[in-house]
Amino acid sequence: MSSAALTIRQLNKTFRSNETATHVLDNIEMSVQEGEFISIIGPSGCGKSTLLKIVAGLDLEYTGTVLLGDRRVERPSKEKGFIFQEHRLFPWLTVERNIAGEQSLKKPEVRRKVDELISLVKLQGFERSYPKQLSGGMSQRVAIARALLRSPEVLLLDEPFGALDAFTRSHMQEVLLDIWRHNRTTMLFVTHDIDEAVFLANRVVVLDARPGRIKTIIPIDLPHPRKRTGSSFQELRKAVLHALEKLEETKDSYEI
Ligand SMILES: Nc1ncnc2c1ncn2[C@@H]1O[C@H](COP(=O)(O)OP(=O)(O)OP(=O)(O)O)[C@@H](O)[C@H]1O
Repeated sequence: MSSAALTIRQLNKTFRSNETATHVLDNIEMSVQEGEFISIIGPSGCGKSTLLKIVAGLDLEYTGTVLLGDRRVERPSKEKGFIFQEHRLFPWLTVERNIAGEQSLKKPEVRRKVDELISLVKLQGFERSYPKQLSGGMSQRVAIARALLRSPEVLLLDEPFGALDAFTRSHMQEVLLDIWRHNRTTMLFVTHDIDEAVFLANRVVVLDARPGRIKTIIPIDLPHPRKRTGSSFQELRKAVLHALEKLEETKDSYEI
């Protein structure tokens, strides 16, 4: 890890309508190194999705600085992959065509890259399947492969496994870590799940609510593969929980 992949300085965001102004993000300062895996956790409505959309270039109405490498984020671009909670695949396209997007599978380099990604997300044999023939976890793997085809510098994931059952979810976390180990793509991962946040990340960013500000950043210095039952894991889990419990109005939202 050397240079900053992402720099956020004095980021403030206020949603304005005719009568109201809602200050959602307050003076966010964060620097993410290349190849880091950052989990972002915080109470509902604290601004996690808003922060991700700003980094993605989907929302430009803010004050402050957001840099990808040394370039200002001014629009969505292929350097920033975005994965939503729902997979947003095209139902009329096969798995491989969903991944290829606007690129032609007739081009050998596209074919090779798509095949590599299908193998990386463990979907061999499903290249010609349609989204309706896939489970939720498989569909999310297609969405991740689609984002990775463009070799993004940073992958932004907004509760990507939130709609999956517990078993599939933990499998998807393993798949994502495999991808991260293989590609070393910088990851910004929004979740409500403390276990998931600790299991995946190098650092867990805990956001406070109304307005959203960084409450604390907890480094997760655990080697991979991680064991959720290990005492160090449990200690870090407690540290995140403790930070969340200190936040007003969140005491009932998280269980030990
Ligand atoms: N387009 C919008 N116009 C006005 N207010 C908005 C808009 N989008 C989001 N907000 C408000 O901004 C705040 C943060 O929303 P955001 O979706 O970023 O929170 P979140 O932390 O991702 O929430 P959750 O965990 O429930 O998904 C909320 O109070 C929300 O009502």
